[in-house]
Amino acid sequence: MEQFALKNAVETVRASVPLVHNITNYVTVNDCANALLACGGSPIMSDEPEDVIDITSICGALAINIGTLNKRTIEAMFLAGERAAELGHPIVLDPVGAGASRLRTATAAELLDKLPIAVIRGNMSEAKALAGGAATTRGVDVCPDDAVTPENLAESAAFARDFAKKTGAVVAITGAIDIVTDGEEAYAVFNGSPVMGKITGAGCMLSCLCAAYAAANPGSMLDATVAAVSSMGLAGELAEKRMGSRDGNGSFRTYLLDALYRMDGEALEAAAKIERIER
Ligand SMILES: Nc1ncnc2c1ncn2[C@@H]1O[C@H](COP(=O)(O)OP(=O)(O)OP(=O)(O)O)[C@@H](O)[C@H]1O
Ligand SMILES: Cc1ncsc1CCO
Repeated sequence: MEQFALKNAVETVRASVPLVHNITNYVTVNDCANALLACGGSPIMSDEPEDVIDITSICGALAINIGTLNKRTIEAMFLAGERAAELGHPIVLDPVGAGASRLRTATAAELLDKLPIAVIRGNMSEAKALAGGAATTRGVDVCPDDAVTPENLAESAAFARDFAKKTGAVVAITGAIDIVTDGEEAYAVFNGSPVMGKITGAGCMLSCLCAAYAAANPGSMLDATVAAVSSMGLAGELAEKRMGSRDGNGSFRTYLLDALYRMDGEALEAAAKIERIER
């Protein structure tokens, strides 16, 4: 990853203000909208089948999040996805809770099969469930046994590369260590804060950021995704540093948004902890 690409990616989002269509869950929808505004994008939420084709047509990217899927929103996901594909808009899939239920796993798999998904952003349990491995997802959170650690990083990256190759998507598997790969190149991103796991929606917000970065930086989905992932990680670090002795996850959530809003490309280049993972 060229260092200049990070600053450029951050600034391109602010300069182009990509409109992102979100079909997402009702738990973190407001955080997602605010995260998109904070990074310089513009959100629109729409999940009514009769509405989504028009809405996605005026956007630059589509973010599909299956966190609280239902039959109506599943129909909307496919309708919007087909239209986004016709228009060449990048589609980001957040397979929230894949592996936790049959409907989630099957829906995420069908979305991957039928739509040209550009970026898959999820935790390792969700990725394993989708790749056809053991379904160990603990609800919407990663199963501790699946977490990426320094010890299993090489093995985890090999899995992520295979998954990316199989799907044709850039895969971002997040957690304490994030892995981003297009099936060839793979990077580990070490930015982040454990407090991010103590709020709901850090992953959902990151998936929206991936969509904004992909829309604004269409030349390389890999670079765009690495930039989105590292900026979210750095925002988490800055938010944690700002926490006072009486602050908890409520303040952290606000500080995280503030840090995304204040994200500076040069500061990101200086603080990003990105390592190329050799085969
Ligand atoms: N223990 C941790 N240390 C550092 N960063 C973390 C940690 N856990 C999560 N993160 C960061 O939080 C963000 C979201 O990743 P995570 O894997 O928690 O998503 P998720 O499980 O899909 O979240 P959610 O379902 O709550 O939206 C990423 O930027 C990741 O780097
Ligand atoms: C808690 C929760 N349940 C369904 S979606 C969601 C938001 C985080 O993934």
